[in-house]
Amino acid sequence: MLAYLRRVRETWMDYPHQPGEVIGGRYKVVRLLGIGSYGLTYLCIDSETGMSAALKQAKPSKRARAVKLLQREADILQQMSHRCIPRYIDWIELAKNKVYMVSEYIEGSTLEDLIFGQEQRFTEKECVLYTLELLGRVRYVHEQGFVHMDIRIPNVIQRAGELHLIDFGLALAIGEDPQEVFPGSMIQTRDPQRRDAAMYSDLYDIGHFMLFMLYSSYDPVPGQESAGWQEELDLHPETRLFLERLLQLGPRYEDSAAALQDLGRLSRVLQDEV
Ligand SMILES: Nc1ncnc2c1ncn2[C@@H]1O[C@H](COP(=O)(O)OP(=O)(O)OP(=O)(O)O)[C@@H](O)[C@H]1O
Repeated sequence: MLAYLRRVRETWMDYPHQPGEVIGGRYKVVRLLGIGSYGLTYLCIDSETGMSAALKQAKPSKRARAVKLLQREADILQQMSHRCIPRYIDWIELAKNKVYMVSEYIEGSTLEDLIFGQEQRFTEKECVLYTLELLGRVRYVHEQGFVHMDIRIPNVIQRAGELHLIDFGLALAIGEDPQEVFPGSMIQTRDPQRRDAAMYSDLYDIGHFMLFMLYSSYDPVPGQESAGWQEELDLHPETRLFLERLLQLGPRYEDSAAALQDLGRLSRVLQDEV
């Protein structure tokens, strides 16, 4: 019963702001974009500039922990300056555990929308080109001394033909101990290949990003049992090798610069083929 009452109370506490509400005297809520484990994100209009903005609220029921995590995210985002990473805009503190981070809103379609919503099919060449673009963004993050730790198709948005990387909520400084930052349960459920705050963790995620794109044009043969990607996908041998290294099935890349170089070469090989 106590657990039930706690859940009911959390639902009240985390009741989202409604469209039309103005936060911090400036940001008018258009709609709720999503509710994550530690935050609620809204699309807002900045009444001073008329521009749209993404406003992330620390989840009230998660109290100081959510505030601390949002502060970390804001600190990291402030250190990024790249046209394909949301620009940090503002920090609003209305009460002790009532805080918000404002960042640039990236209007477009996530790769998840493109693959599963719009059912777009990507060729191997396109997949390699998209991954090359994404890896360029990720390399920038690594050069700033951070790993993103959450590269997934819902966190990559295509806007005006360019891929943008969002959601730095799990980002860490390279070499930082994730256990000191996040609750143990958040770390233990991750694949061991992506647990450390190291570039290979992001590269492992990019391997899965590539698989999602490659499977968009895979048609299963009726009646055939499902198998692993190595059997199901008909790939250029170099694409296969590259994926194996990302997914740590072959010698893993320790540094994203080396992966970027190999992927650049692979894309040229594929372009020359036809
Ligand atoms: N800067 C942004 N521009 C556009 N959309 C954004 C931006 N930031 C977040 N979103 C969208 O808002 C929604 C919620 O994002 P958020 O990162 O808060 O939580 P989540 O990814 O759903 O949860 P979690 O990170 O806990 O798994 C997502 O659909 C995401 O695409």
